[in-house]
Amino acid sequence: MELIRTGIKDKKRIVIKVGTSTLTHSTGSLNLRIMDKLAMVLSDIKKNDTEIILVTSGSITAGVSKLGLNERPKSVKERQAAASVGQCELMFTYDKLFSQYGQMVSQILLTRAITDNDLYRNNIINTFETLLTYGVIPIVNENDTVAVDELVYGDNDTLSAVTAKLVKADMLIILSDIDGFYDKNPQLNENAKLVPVVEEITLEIENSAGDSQSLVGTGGMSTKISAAKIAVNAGIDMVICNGKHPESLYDILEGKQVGTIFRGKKVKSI
Ligand SMILES: Nc1ncnc2c1ncn2[C@@H]1O[C@H](COP(=O)(O)OP(=O)(O)O)[C@@H](O)[C@H]1O
Ligand SMILES: N[C@@H](CCC(=O)OP(=O)(O)O)C(=O)O
Repeated sequence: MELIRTGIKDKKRIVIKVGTSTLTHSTGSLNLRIMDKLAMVLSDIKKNDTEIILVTSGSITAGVSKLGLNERPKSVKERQAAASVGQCELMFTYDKLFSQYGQMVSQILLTRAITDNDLYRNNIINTFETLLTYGVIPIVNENDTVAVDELVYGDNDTLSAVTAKLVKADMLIILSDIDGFYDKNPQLNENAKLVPVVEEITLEIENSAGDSQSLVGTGGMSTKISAAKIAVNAGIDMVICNGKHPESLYDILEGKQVGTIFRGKKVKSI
């Protein structure tokens, strides 16, 4: 993989985003089998001289399940309360699973207010760099408990692209409940075809990206295309693939065709 960060040749740096529909059963409980496999694969890739940052969704759904609520909260305060409980459950589970593979993790909760502010943004970048130097896998989510209105990203696809840009990642990989981007929503159109490579994000592509069909997904494909625009404009390749098979991350890093790749624009190094 060609490093695009300026300066001396560093390790490869990958941001991986995993959505709620991948991390949870239809019951809302965390899918421990997938999380364990993800922890193993990411820990193993990390040991092969690659820096990893994980952006995770799932806190709201995990909180709803743990609180025994019978539906996703409608009010902001109830959603924030569920996120607060669920984030704790999510990080406890990640910490336990990654520890099995000798991998330390940390938590970084972001809001748009933080990443839009120069001072806070630089502070966050320094924290990421320090954690990566320590050999930690930072685990990022939106700070749903406090992020409201204009402070909120609202979807982790966008947050993961902003994170990849902040840390000058070489690649952003989005793990979802679908094999990639299709020319139309495959869950609504049986003749939809997977698009393996996107060299340019056209209006036609944006119009083909529809909403989520799952009860827990937030952004659908439209937020993934928005994320792809942020990533490719920063010179970062972005891949969308199915999170059911975390081991496909090995194939992606070996340059094999998996899911859909959105090619990063060549960014002139300064
Ligand atoms: N053109 C498209 N190609 C693939 N999936 C699409 C498309 N348009 C809409 N979708 C929907 O987007 C969903 C993935 O987004 P989402 O449900 O938010 O998952 P996640 O929780 O991983 O973010 C797919 O399951 C599919 O139903
Ligand atoms: N911050 C929210 C994630 C919102 C979100 O983007 O979810 P998803 O569409 O499943 O990636 C949570 O942890 O539930």
